[in-house]
Amino acid sequence: MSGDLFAGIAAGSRLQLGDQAWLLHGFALAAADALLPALKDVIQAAPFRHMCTPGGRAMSVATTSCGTLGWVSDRGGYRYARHDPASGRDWPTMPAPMRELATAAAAAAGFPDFRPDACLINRYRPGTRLSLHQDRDEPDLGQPIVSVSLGLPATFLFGGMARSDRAVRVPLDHGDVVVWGGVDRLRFHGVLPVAPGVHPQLGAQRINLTFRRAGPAGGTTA
Ligand SMILES: O=C(O)CCC(=O)C(=O)O
Ligand SMILES: [Fe+2]
Repeated sequence: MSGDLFAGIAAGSRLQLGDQAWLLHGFALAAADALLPALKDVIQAAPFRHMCTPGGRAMSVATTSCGTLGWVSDRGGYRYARHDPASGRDWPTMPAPMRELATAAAAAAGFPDFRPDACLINRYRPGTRLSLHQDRDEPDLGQPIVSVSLGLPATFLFGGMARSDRAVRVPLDHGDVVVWGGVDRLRFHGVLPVAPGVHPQLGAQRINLTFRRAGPAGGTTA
């Protein structure tokens, strides 16, 4: 694949990004009325913060989590933790509208058994980017990643199994969902700097939700 993918695809359409990777255009729009208030409650209970990379630098993406496990980064590395290090308390429960959206999107992309126990919430202000990386901190790589875009648009980079592989540019709008799993689970991916703008519902930011199965394979917690 080469160049920019066609941006004008209709809501409800889907674009195959790999053998087991899909862009589900507008898939989250129908759930947005339930999703946004639920997300607001989560962010109130566990506010965004700029975590420190293992190298000691503050991340430009602000993060928080909900679910049984939350993603954390500090001098000790990247991992999932049961407690929010900022408060010492459990992460907020994953609200049903969020969990249901994630399982429905996974099923639509060919992963009917997805049971997310963690949702990493990223906030991108204009200018913020996320460099190419693999999501590989999850023990059960048989479960997909479900990524929901809200707010300002962005360009998602979807690469190959090696960092140096060519990445396709995928334009993402409010309500778009990307799902990757199976043979595509370890594809490198990232986000180009978010362009300045103001989204009618979310203001000058892009919020991305990535739903993951972060506990051990075959576990039952949700
Ligand atoms: O913001 C996105 O679209 C991707 C986020 C991501 O890759 C991550 O949080 O690991
Ligand atoms: Fe990622």
